[in-house]
Amino acid sequence: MNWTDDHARLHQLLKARNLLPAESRVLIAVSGGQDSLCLLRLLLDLQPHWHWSLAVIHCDHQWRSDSAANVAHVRSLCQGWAVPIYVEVAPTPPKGEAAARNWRYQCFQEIAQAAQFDYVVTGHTASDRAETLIYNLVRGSGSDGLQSLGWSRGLSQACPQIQLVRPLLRFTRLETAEFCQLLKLPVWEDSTNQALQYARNRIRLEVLPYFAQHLNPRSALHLAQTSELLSAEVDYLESQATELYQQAIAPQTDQQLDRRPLQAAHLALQRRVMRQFLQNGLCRSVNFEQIEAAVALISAPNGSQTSTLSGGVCVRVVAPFLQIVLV
Ligand SMILES: Nc1ncnc2c1ncn2[C@@H]1O[C@H](COP(=O)(O)OP(=O)(O)OP(=O)(O)O)[C@@H](O)[C@H]1O
Repeated sequence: MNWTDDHARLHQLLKARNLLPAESRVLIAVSGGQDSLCLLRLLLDLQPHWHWSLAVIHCDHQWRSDSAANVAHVRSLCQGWAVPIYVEVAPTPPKGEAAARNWRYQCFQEIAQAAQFDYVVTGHTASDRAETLIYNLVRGSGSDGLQSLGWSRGLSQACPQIQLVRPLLRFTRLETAEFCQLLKLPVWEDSTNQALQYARNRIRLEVLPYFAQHLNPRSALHLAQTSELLSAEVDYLESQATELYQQAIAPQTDQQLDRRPLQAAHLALQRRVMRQFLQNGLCRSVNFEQIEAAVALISAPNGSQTSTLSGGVCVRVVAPFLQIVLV
């Protein structure tokens, strides 16, 4: 076997983070693309050290005319590498990326449950993390939208005991490509990956390469690290905000908030508490301007109010409270 630096890196990382404990049953999601193929080869090579039971799942969305050939390609690869494979075929092609993702994760869950896998792993890389960060930044999400793609989480609410793990988050797409080249792995080229009309593909094919070439060759890794740091910070801030919200919200109603505990709090917490207050009180998501307007009321004179929010209500100072009232 060809033991590379990448094998050593992943081995160390799995140990340090205890991502896939020895002897676990691990289901590897393989599209056939470079990232998941790299992941599959690495895990097969590390298997003798960890004694995992490994299997592959491949989902055929029936989107492209060559999707059956893609299935055959992954199937024959798995046969050659002596790893069991589950193939799921969509009864009707999912409409759009989000529907495809939902169906895919549903398949992961069904197979993992039925065949008693402890872990489902995907080939998401640092480049995916960087892309998600840029995508969410330009769409205007706050820091919460910037922290997606963590190392592991429960696969779904229905199946929290099965963990979804992303072991390749320290590898860039360039590195998985080099690994596949070095080991001559037969990567399946997905024709839709080249389609520039998809925003994510544009970031992948134009923005990140531009950053790497003109700003910093390690930019994808740095963006991914920022995303990881944000992830922990958002978790922490949100838990602090929830505590403060619980102190300030009136018992029995979610329409009235005591301003006093908020007045000494940091602006970062004030914003988060106010978002919780508005979202719970109005039962819908709120935007940056609405949160800012409500935050300004924390120290405003009695009787001040925001402009009318959708639903014909506003937030008004009825000292010492903030109240959601009909206009
Ligand atoms: N058709 C598929 N069958 C099995 N696994 C897949 C398939 N497509 C994607 N995956 C898994 O998901 C990982 C990420 O793939 P990709 O970046 O295309 O998906 P995404 O839609 O951007 O991410 P997400 O799955 O989080 O929504 C792949 O490395 C692979 O592990």
